[in-house]
Amino acid sequence: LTARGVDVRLSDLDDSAARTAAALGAGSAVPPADTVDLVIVAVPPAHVAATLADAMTRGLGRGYLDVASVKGGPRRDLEALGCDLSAYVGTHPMAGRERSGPLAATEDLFEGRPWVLTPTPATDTDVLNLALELVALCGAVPVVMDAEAHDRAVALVSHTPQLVSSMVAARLEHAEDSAVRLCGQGILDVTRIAGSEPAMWMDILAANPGPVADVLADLAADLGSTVEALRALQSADDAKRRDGAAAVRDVLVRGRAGRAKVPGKHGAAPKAYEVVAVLIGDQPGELARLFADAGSAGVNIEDVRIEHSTAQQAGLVHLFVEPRSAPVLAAALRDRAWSLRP
Ligand SMILES: NC(=O)C1=CN([C@@H]2O[C@H](COP(=O)(O)OP(=O)(O)OC[C@H]3O[C@@H](n4cnc5c(N)ncnc54)[C@H](O)[C@@H]3O)[C@@H](O)[C@H]2O)C=CC1
Ligand SMILES: O=C(O)C(=O)Cc1ccc(O)cc1
Repeated sequence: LTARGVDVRLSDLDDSAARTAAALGAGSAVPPADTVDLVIVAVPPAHVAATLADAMTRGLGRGYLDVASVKGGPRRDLEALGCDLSAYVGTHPMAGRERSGPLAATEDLFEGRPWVLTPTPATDTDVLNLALELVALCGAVPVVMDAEAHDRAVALVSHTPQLVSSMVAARLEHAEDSAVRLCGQGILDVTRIAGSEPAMWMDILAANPGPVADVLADLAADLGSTVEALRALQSADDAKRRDGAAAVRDVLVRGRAGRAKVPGKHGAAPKAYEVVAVLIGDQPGELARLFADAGSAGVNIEDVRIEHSTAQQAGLVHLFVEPRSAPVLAAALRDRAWSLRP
């Protein structure tokens, strides 16, 4: 926001957090002299309503919003506190990091990400417009939703996946080193968010327990039937083995269908790209050279993924390109002596 010329004033229960954010260029820790346009509350969900109510009582702003990961609870708490909801709009930027605190902040965090707004008929149009201006200034994409629908949606796409990632990663805690050494891209993908801060996620889960429990119960049913199906695969009875195989395949097929619904680049429908895999040395400038060679071949890299080898100083770079560009890119890279992998 400061980079876009907005005068930002920072305040935090922990003074050092506000000062650190100010030192990083996020704004000034000096309180504003006058009423501000918009008060943005970014505190743990359980403290959102009290913090907003306090700011409203002090008349700090023309409009008020919060960015909490859960929307129903804070709204109900505000109502219970008797606050005037016309100057408030609930919001939730769908972007985050595994780490929190000002040092984990990045200026482009919200770029291109959905930012949910949960106005009600009571919300002032001026306040909604201020919120929309904020979303635009952050380069995010506004999505208007009902608060309860939002909470069910994030239970499905964010909160339950966090728990499942943690549960898969928890299996590794006491695993033998010889097993852990075999970790590849699959487990890296599934457990990346398990590295998140437990305190932040406890705050979020405690604010959305019902919808998360509902999704987890469906998942538990799939888990239960898959365990049974795998046991059946060990049976001496042919029919049982067949049923077991059908049930395991069913979960894999349904998973593939669900995965195909995950939006692709820029939120567009997922697209089938072809992959050109290139082995590169772990040294400065290799990636830049590879991208430049793809550029000179006139090929647009749609997406990129790097698999780091645990055994050698090398990385396998997967370049995702339009199917018709794949042979062009492969030929151009071979010409320039890159080592391509099937
Ligand atoms: N980190 C993430 O990935 C995302 C977080 N959110 C939401 O943003 C909000 C903030 O989360 P983070 O920035 O990650 O947490 P954080 O822990 O980095 O920051 C929260 C800050 O709030 C301060 N604080 C706590 N109680 C306060 C109070 N009563 N008054 C004033 N300050 C208070 C803390 O000192 C801390 O500096 C939460 O509601 C979270 O659900 C939303 C989207 C993504
Ligand atoms: O879950 C995700 O998709 C993330 O990228 C991380 C995240 C965590 C908390 C939020 O409120 C929003 C996003």
